[in-house]
Amino acid sequence: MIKKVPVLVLSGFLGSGKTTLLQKMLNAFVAKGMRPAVIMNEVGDVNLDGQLLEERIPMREMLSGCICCTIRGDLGLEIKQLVEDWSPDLIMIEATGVANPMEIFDGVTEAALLVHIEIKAMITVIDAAHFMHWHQKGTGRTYRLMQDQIRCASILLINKSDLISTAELDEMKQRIQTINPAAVMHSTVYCEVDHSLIEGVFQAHEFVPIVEGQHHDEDDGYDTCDHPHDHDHHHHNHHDHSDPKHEGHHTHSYDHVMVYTHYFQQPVESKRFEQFVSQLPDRVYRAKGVFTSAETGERMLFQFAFRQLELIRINPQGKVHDVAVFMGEQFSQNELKRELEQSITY
Ligand SMILES: Nc1nc2c(ncn2[C@@H]2O[C@H](COP(=O)(O)OP(=O)(O)OP(=O)(O)O)[C@@H](O)[C@H]2O)c(=O)[nH]1
Repeated sequence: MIKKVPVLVLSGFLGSGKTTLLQKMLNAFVAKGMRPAVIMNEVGDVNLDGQLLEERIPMREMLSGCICCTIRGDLGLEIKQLVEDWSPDLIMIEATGVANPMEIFDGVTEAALLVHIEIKAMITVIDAAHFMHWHQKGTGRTYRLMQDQIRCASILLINKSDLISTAELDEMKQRIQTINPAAVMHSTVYCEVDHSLIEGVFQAHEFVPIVEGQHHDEDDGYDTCDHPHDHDHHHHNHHDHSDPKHEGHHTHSYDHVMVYTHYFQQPVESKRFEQFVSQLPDRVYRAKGVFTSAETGERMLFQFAFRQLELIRINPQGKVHDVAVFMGEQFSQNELKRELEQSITY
């Protein structure tokens, strides 16, 4: 019998901690003598997260689109290439933060027609503070997408639990359990997971999402684990690779999320940049980038996720531009560009 390569899918909203988890899991696999490979998908046209991975890990990037929709057809070929070139023991796919999880699942099952793979787990990472913010509002497409990402998971990490109170964490656990009672749930800080979780993944059967319940919140046409404005619910079966309902699907589950990419023309004063970031509108959920510090000449990687900024000194692998990517909902790209230029140019 031909051995299938196990695939783990990392899902979760923008900035929740997917790359943090990816790094930790890769280290754990390598320490066990395994050969993992990675597919990283970004909605923007730059992959900065790849800078955080060790060079020896085989990685293919899929940029400027989402594997759940616009570039879904390429996923099979990318996986096939990885398997042929590297014969990995497992493949980890980091989805974009705005990917519709059920569509990713479909994308991977389509890829299984080309290459022998099986999904072992869909791990959704939740930014506890960001989820609480939307949970308290109780509405919005971002909240619905977060719920869908929770609903379709086999393993749930309530990450960034350092940023919420114990009472909030308890409330969150209850809420999440009602959304997805079947998943295994862990609360984490910097995605620090028990090794049993990693081992358990390989003992698991092939993963098939169970999506029985639909969300009961007031709706704006966004359906459970499906794309906006499609009210045709479907139950998935991984053996049915040719569900006619899926033919020609071009879903845009992230079409409410905007991406603005800014190329820096000159070094940036870190302090002024920090101030600029602290004043970003609430609708900018996520920003990341690389710039050259005007003070020290060093290259800095910055990460901004739901109001928190992190700056890390880096030594880029290969040629990396000074660039920043901003993601969010309904913000003015022109205004952002103008403010960015005004606040960091001197
Ligand atoms: N305070 C806190 N910060 C965290 C935690 N986990 C991750 N972070 C930070 O959150 C930011 C985003 O983390 P990533 O792992 O890049 O998130 P991501 O889901 O890969 O982001 P995208 O791929 O852009 O959607 C980084 O600055 C992390 O260091 C945590 O448990 N607590």
